[in-house]
Amino acid sequence: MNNPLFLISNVYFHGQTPQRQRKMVCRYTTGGGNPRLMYAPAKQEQEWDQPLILRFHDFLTLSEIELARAKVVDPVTGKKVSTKVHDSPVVARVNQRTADVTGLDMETAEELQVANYGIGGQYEPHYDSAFIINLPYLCQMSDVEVGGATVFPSIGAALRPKMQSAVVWYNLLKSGEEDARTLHAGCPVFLGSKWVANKWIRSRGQEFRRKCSLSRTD
Ligand SMILES: O=C(O)CCC(=O)C(=O)O
Ligand SMILES: [Fe+2]
Repeated sequence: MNNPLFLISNVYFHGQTPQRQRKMVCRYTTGGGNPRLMYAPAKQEQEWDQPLILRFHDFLTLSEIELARAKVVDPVTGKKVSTKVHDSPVVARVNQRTADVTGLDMETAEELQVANYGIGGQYEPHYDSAFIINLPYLCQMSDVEVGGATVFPSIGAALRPKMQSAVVWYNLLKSGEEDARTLHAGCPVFLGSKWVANKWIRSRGQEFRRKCSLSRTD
């Protein structure tokens, strides 16, 4: 399972079958009437149904991406580093947009974290819920020519990097238990460079926004 070639051959090329793809829906959403989204609704695409995985298109503007990427280049060595970015108007805007499209509270969330993967760069299969965090947020900040998909080996989903889009899923069920279907990994980049910004949102603080239940599937 940890062998990247397994992920590539079994998941990357077979992520979404045409039958399954047909059932997925795209919509404009105002997040249930959020005033900030009334005139510019979010472009939401359903990538997977169970568990629900959503992609928001055009989530980041090109200038936001440029600024966030510039922040992770070490000014001394010129080398790219994975880093937390905070206290800037860009980050504040991205945080607000995250709150708007997810309907969740950002008070207890982790800071936005920007990462860059070069050729061969990958992330082994893992769960993010070890950190009691219930919603990883991947803002894709580049297109990758070949490779670099975020894959979910247990369910067979493969999400290809798409510039400016953000992908969202819950790691925890409404019961608070880990959702075993959300095991995920970043496939190796073969050609190009992959930039992502992650935001992990904690379940603490969402008590009135995502109510708990005993369901084993939600
Ligand atoms: O980059 C990816 O595709 C996955 C990254 C990830 O899962 C993480 O940083 O927790
Ligand atoms: Fe992760």
